[in-house]
Amino acid sequence: MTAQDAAGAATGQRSALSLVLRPIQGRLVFATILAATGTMLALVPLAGIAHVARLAWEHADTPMHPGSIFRGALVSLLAGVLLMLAGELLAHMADNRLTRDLRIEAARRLAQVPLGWFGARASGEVKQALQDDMATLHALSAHFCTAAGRAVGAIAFCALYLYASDWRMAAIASVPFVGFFLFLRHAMRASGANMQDFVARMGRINSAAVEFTTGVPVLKTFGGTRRVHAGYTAAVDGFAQAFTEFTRPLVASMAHAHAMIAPVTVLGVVLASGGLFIAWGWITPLDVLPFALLAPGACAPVLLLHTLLHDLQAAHGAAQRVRALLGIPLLDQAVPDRRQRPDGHAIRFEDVSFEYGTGHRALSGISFALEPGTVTALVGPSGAGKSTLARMLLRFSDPTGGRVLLGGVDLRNIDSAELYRHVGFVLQDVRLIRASVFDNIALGRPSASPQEVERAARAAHIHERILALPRGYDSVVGEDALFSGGEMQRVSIARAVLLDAPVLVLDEATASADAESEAAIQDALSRFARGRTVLVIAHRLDSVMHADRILVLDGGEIVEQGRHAGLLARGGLYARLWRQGRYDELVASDTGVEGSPSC
Ligand SMILES: Nc1ncnc2c1ncn2[C@@H]1O[C@H](COP(=O)(O)OP(=O)(O)OP(=O)(O)O)[C@@H](O)[C@H]1O
Repeated sequence: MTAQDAAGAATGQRSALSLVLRPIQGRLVFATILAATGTMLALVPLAGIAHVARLAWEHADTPMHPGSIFRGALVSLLAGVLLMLAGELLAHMADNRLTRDLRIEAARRLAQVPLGWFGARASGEVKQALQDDMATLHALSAHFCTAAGRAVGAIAFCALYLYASDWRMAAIASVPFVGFFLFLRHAMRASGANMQDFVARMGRINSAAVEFTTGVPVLKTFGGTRRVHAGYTAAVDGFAQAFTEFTRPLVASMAHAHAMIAPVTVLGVVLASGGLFIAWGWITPLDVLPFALLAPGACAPVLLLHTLLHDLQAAHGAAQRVRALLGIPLLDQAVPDRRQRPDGHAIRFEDVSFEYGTGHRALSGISFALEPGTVTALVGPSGAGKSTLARMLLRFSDPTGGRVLLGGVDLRNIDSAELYRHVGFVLQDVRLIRASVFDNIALGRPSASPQEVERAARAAHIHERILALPRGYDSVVGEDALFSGGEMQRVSIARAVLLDAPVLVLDEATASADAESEAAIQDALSRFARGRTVLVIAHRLDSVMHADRILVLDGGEIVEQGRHAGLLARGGLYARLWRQGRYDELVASDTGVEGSPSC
């Protein structure tokens, strides 16, 4: 990273943080001022003690009436504590509003992002931003400003009072603090030189850990455990080495820095210089008292400021991630006056093309219609664009060219709730939420009655399995409801059955099922698909050979379409895929298509 990049990144970080905090900025500034003023007032009694001591010394022979000084000190202390409390309260109220607003905004945003955004990467991002980063921002808005205010107030009070008392003593008492900053700067510079290597090695250890954990089953199967283990060990050793190089110059300088502002060091400097000044006749022993009382007390606030600045860096990162979450590009929402209700549920793709953000064109010139009550199958080699095409119907993303119509209306002009009332889906990567089995099935229709949910579960052949769970339908997924891949598929079929949408998108519906589960899934789907408009993706051609229409995709384009027999006779890509899959033999031995959803 060049210096310019670094400066740019720093500016970006700063603006992300100030943008996140902007709605409560005024209140935070006020809370900081309250905390700083409160701290200064709370320190007044210490100055009062020095003042009373001076009076007692200077007027030793006359009786003293320090009552008004004590009363003043007490009032000041109470006022200080009250101001600090008010600052804390204000900061916490502001924080409460900020985190509430951010969470609601994030939830609103997530409800509008394309479904295609929710991949494995995205769920990690959401968790990081909604939980960890929100906690960091809470710490910043609720605690950082008031803590910084208290620290600055204490340092300012000590500096002002001591410089006003005797600038020469104050200047000498400041020497350890100047030394602290010099050692700190040296430590930062020394570690900064090794920082890039440290970060790079840390990244390497993370990748090696992911490779190690995710690759273990595969590598065990193929006997490569030793190699991946060696890779992980090398990354760990590399990190340990970089850590040593990073911390060695840091540790010595930081130890010196902390020693400089240990209260005993500051007190020692105050007493030694005070003794010298007294010996030279510059000051009296009483003049040393405020320095002995206040100067060591400034050490803790200085250290606190240092720690707070460190925390601020973590908050910069958190603010950037939260801003990124709130800035995910949305699908166009149906503008209320353009919003239309579909007339029926015929589907038409008109010259649809689609490019992923990477610039990779996954679909081009796709035009076809799904007539109500028919089954259309999408087949083609891996990477042909089948999933991309099918998911376009669910608005995982919008086409970059052309349009998709439901009941004569562009999907972009249909409210998403209305769309999912018409189009149901059972996809390959089934996602169940950590809630009861009942809630998982009723996800799209929370008002469904227990009888309706049970009927859907029976239709999906999962009812008996649910009853066998410790708490039946109340069992919680991931706790006492641990489903196999095939069972999860059946729960998602029950979901779709309950929604009763007239159009159904099926993607690799039996991908994660064992043989017994697959039969149950096929049976459930074939009953459910009857009479509906179905768009099914299948890798196994024999499972869709009875479809009303088969679209053959290759390189993002429809290269052939028709019924099974016609496509075979044509001798093109479909016929080649059929031959390569030896489906003739499979069909002959009757292991293929019985009960297929598409038939
Ligand atoms: N999120 C993505 N970002 C970028 N490119 C993608 C993404 N998802 C898919 N692609 C690319 O788009 C093309 C079509 O992918 P798609 O998953 O639709 O094909 P498919 O026919 O369903 O493949 P398969 O049968 O292997 O599932 C492929 O080249 C793929 O690499």
